[in-house]
Order: sequence, then structure tokens, then C-alpha cells
Amino acid sequence: MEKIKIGLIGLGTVGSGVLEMVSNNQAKISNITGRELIIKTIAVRNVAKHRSEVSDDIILTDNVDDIINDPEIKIAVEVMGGIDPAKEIITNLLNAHKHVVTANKDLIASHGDELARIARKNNADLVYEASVAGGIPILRTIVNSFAADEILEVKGIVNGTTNYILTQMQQKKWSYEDALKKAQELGFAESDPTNDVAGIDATYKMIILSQFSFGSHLALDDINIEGIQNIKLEDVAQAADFGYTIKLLGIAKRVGEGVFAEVAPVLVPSDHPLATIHNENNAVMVTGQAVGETLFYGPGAGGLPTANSVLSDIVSVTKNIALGTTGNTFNNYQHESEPIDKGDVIYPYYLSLQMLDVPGQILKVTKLMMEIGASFSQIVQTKANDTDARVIFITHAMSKKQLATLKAEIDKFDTIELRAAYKVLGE
Ligand SMILES: NC(=O)C1=CN([C@@H]2O[C@H](COP(=O)(O)OP(=O)(O)OC[C@H]3O[C@@H](n4cnc5c(N)ncnc54)[C@H](OP(=O)(O)O)[C@@H]3O)[C@@H](O)[C@H]2O)C=CC1
Ligand SMILES: N[C@@H](CC=O)C(=O)O
Ligand code: NA
Repeated sequence: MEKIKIGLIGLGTVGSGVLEMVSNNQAKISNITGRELIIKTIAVRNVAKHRSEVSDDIILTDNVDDIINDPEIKIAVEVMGGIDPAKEIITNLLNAHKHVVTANKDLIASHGDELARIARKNNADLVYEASVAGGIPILRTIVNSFAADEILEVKGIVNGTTNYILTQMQQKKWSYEDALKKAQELGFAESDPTNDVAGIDATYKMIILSQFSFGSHLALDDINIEGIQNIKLEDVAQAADFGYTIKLLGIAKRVGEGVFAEVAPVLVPSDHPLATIHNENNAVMVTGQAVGETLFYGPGAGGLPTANSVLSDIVSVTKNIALGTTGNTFNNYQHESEPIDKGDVIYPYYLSLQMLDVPGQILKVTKLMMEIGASFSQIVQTKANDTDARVIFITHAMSKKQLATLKAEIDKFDTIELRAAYKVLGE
């Protein structure tokens, strides 16, 4: 049987999963593709590290040129992460006419168009199913199964680390710090978890999902991003009392001829499907004009689940090599979007305020709400400490402009502090 030789760049959480799957699932892969896959060379940062999983017939190197310059290697798998030097490495691989499979959302969200052009020029495949929602086969599903439908909205939980942290805070009352540490130990977090907890990783994934769903080219600056770093156990408990679960959601939807996208903590009604997604699992809800609402669920992080997506890409490239059909862009939907006024997008909000416990304080907030033309649907007051009250409001739908004015006006009161403002899904 003809052999296809592969170069693997990175042997951490995902790379180890890829190595394991290629050796354990060879029979099925060969059956489907008519080719035998061989991992010839693995590039890592530190070759001195003990790696019992690497057999003697595999070349282990710390020099990626051993893959780039090897004419025998047809497919390179980049699972080292980060933008530099991954961008230069992938560029060199494509220019050396290698097909590239990557899990790198940072790079694809930031420079995907440029890399896709280089791939096309070299008649090479560049595919990245693992970059969004780990083990969920979502990108190829949008390309193939939503090819004709007009997608109106794509939203969901697209970061495993933060969903794991929120689940532990909600179900086991773990502190944020303890939950993050465990997510790192389990291999869900990025090597620097800042992007996970600050919502940047989820934003990269929403940029890629928006490209596939709307043909748009959003940049980080186009998107309102808020992470989970400031969520307190008291908000988690208060949200639960109101019947909500706090989730870090990515939302991207068509607004007129433009696309609105946001990543932020959102109160999800506890009986909503997205509220039932726990731990490192992810879920992506795609709403199409014709099909209506669809939901795709599965592990969003972790070695083997992510490796399964990488392997699906490797198999797809291998079939293209066998058929002589390489060089097609993974996503070729392009649609020019117009800028939208984000201030007009409306949602209900959860507002947590701390105020001096004396008469007239709630009235001040109520008057402000009247002035901006907004209103409350639920109010709860508890004791914060000897002098202060905690007052939680759930508002009716209001615009971001109204919310910004409210925040600015509350800021002027010495006796009232806005401690949290989170969107609420549905009204
Ligand atoms: N972890 C997950 O659940 C998921 C991760 N991803 C993405 O997959 C990619 C890999 O993630 P993950 O496996 O978790 O990362 P790890 O940190 O576990 O592994 C990174 C690997 O890359 C190697 N490496 C780093 N820099 C270089 C370099 N300059 N040259 C050669 N090798 C290098 C490291 O070498 P050494 O071993 O010597 O340190 C290590 O083997 C990232 O893009 C990530 O965003 C996507 C979906 C899920
Ligand atoms: N760090 C990421 C890994 C997968 O993309 C996450 O937690 O989702
Ligand atoms: Na995926």
C-alpha cells in the first residue's frame, strides 16, 4: 500500500493524541483512504525530554527544517500553538508544497486569509477543524451541511477551560483559582491561560465561525470581549436563584448587511440547552433560515478529542492527495459585511449593585432607568455588610448605548457601585 509520510510539529496534549490515534487507528484509516499513514518526523522544543510514546523509527528533532526540507513528507501537522514562529513555519511548509493541518485558532483567526492564499498558490491544502470547539466536527459541517442555507446566528460555548472553571464554581463551589489550576493540569488550557480566561481564545473561534457562517472577515477589534476573571461565587449563586446559569458565550449574528459578534459571560436560563453543557464540553448552536435551530455538542478540549478532529483533516487531505484534488480552500464563502452600530443591539441585563443601606438609593437607580427609557423585570435586595445592601436587578431588553449611559451615571454616585453587568439570554 502506498505510504503517506507525515511531519508532526508539537508533541504536547494534542500532538500526543495525534501520535496515539495514527498508530491505533491505522487499519480503518488505510481502509478508507487506500494509503498507509506514517509519522516520519516529530519536531519539539526540547528533544532531551523523555518521551516513551515515540518509537525508535520516528525521527525526533528540535529543528522544523527537518520537516520543511524533507521531500518525502507530504502532510505537516502543526500543533505547537501561538502565532510566532508558527506563522513562518506554516508559510514555509506551504511554499515547500506540503499540505498543512493545524489546530491553531490564534493563527487562523489572525492570518488565515493570507495563509489560505499561500496554500492556493502552492496547490496545497490548509485545514483546521480542530481549531474550533476541539472535538466537535463543526467547521466541515458548516461548509458541507449549511452550504445552501443562510446562517442567521451562530452562538455557543467554545472554550473548554472557562466552561470547566464555571462548572466547578457552580457545582462544587470551587474558587476560580483552584478550578483554573485543575483545567491547566488536565491539558485544557493554553500554555498561557490568559487568552482562555479573558475570552480571547473564544473570540478567535468566533472569528473563524463567522468566516464560515457569514463569509465575513472580523478582527479582534470588531468584537466586544469580556472574560470570566471577575465572576464571583456570589453572582453564580444569585444567578442560580433567579433560574440562570452563567456561561461564557460567543454570539455572532447577522444584523442587516453586517455581523454582530461578542464574547462575554451571559446568564443562560437553566432549562436552555446551553446551560446543560458542563466541564470542558462545548456546544455550538447554528440557526439557519431554512433549517432553524441546530445544536452540535462535544468535548471542546483535551488530547484525544482534539486529535480526532486533526485526524479527520489528515484523512480528508489524504483522500485529496489520492484523487489529485488538493488546493481547494477549506472555506470559500466570502461575503462583504457592512459595519453595524453595536450600540443598538439589545439584551436584558443582570446588574449587581452595592449601595449604602439608607432610604432613597434604589430610587436613584430607578430614576436613571426611567430617564434612559429602560425598565426592570426582577429586583432582589440582600445585606452586603453592616452598612451596605446588595441589590440585584434583571432588566428588560435594553441597548448597549442605554447600558453605557446607566453605567456612567451610576459611576457619579458615591454611595452606589455597579459590581457586575452581564447579558441575559432571552427575555
Ligand atoms: N489542548 C487542547 O485541548 C487544545 C489545543 N488546541 C490547540 O492545539 C495547539 C497545541 O496545543 P497543546 O497540545 O495543548 O499544547 P502543549 O503546550 O501541550 O504542546 C505544545 C507542543 O509544541 C512544542 N513546541 C512549542 N514550541 C515549539 C517550537 N518552536 N518548535 C517545535 N515545537 C515546539 C512543545 O515542545 P516541548 O514538548 O518540547 O515543550 C510541545 O510538544 C495549540 O494551537 C492549541 O491552541 C486546540 C484545541 C484543543
Ligand atoms: N484552551 C482551549 C483549547 C481548545 O481549543 C479551550 O480551553 O477551549
Ligand atoms: Na472542531
